[in-house]
Amino acid sequence: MVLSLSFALTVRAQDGNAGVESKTVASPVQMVQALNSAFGAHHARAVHAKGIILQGSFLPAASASRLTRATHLQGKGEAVVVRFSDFTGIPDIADTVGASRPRGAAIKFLLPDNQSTDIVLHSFNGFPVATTDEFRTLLEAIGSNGRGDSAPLGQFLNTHPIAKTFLTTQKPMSTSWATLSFFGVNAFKLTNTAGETHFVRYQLVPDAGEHFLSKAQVSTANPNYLQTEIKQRVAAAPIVFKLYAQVAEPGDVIENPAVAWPDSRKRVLLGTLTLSNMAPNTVAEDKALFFNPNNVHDGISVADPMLVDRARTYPVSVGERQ
Ligand code: HEM
Repeated sequence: MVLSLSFALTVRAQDGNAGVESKTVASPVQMVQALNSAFGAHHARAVHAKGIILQGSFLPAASASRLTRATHLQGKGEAVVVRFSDFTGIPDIADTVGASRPRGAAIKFLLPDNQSTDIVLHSFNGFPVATTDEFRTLLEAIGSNGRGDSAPLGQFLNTHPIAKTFLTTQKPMSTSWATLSFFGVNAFKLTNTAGETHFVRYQLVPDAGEHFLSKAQVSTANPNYLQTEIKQRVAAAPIVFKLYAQVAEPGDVIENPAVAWPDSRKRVLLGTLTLSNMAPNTVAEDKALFFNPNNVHDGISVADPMLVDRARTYPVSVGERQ
């Protein structure tokens, strides 16, 4: 199946906020500058620059309607575009270096009338910091470290143990983007047809299970092994993931992505994602493809203010790579 796609670059930064306000001091431009300070200005995605695009479909599960009336999570399903990525804004980062994790996965559900809705995840269950302003400070400290001044990063990590955990305890290198779980990290509020609401965080779990390379395998792996592997894998058989909503319980922190909710929280199956072929992966396609975690429709709204900041920052990066 080859889809002919035209990606509208419409910025929907205010969609789905439902009264959630951002008190962030840093502007979207300053956030992109901070990312550039950490990873260099490459006029690519300011982060998650190296990636690859696949196409497929999403089949909603009946259980999704218990949580949300969002149309893409009901009925017969939608075509999807998925971009897997490595961390950092370095477009040719080796898949084998530590900084290439967390890996990213971004899903665009293609809806009627040239509409879409997006989910953006990465492979760590949490974020290094609680707020966007703290993220800016961390990125600038990483930038200083790269220029030979390690003091700001040392000071930040000493006072932010969760950031230290994030930077030092990523999972091993997975054998594939298709053998890794991904986490949405920021909370959304879902509303069903009865008007009942739940706070959730998305999780994307591979049917193939999680599998990792040994240290010896990493030492001999090609710097682009993930790209080679995913092309071979999807040519042989569809790649399947399950999309879940992890449901918060009273008292769970909604506005702090640094704090993961316990694994004991209920997970509701939202549906099955099946990737059946590679997208064309032209330079033009990768430039135009724009995921916005705040691009949501009725039945889903933003609960964590970091999402408001993300939605305002991503378009700045999109502009810089055109
Ligand atoms: C304040 C917090 C954050 C900021 C400022 C930020 C910023 C950005 C920017 C500027 C981009 C590039 C967008 C583009 O050019 O298309 C991006 C992409 C991405 N971000 Fe974030 N981000 C934040 C939080 C997160 C979190 C919490 C996650 C994990 C769920 C995440 C996962 C990703 C992924 C996977 C991509 C790549 C999307 C793609 O493939 O196009 N980000 N981020």
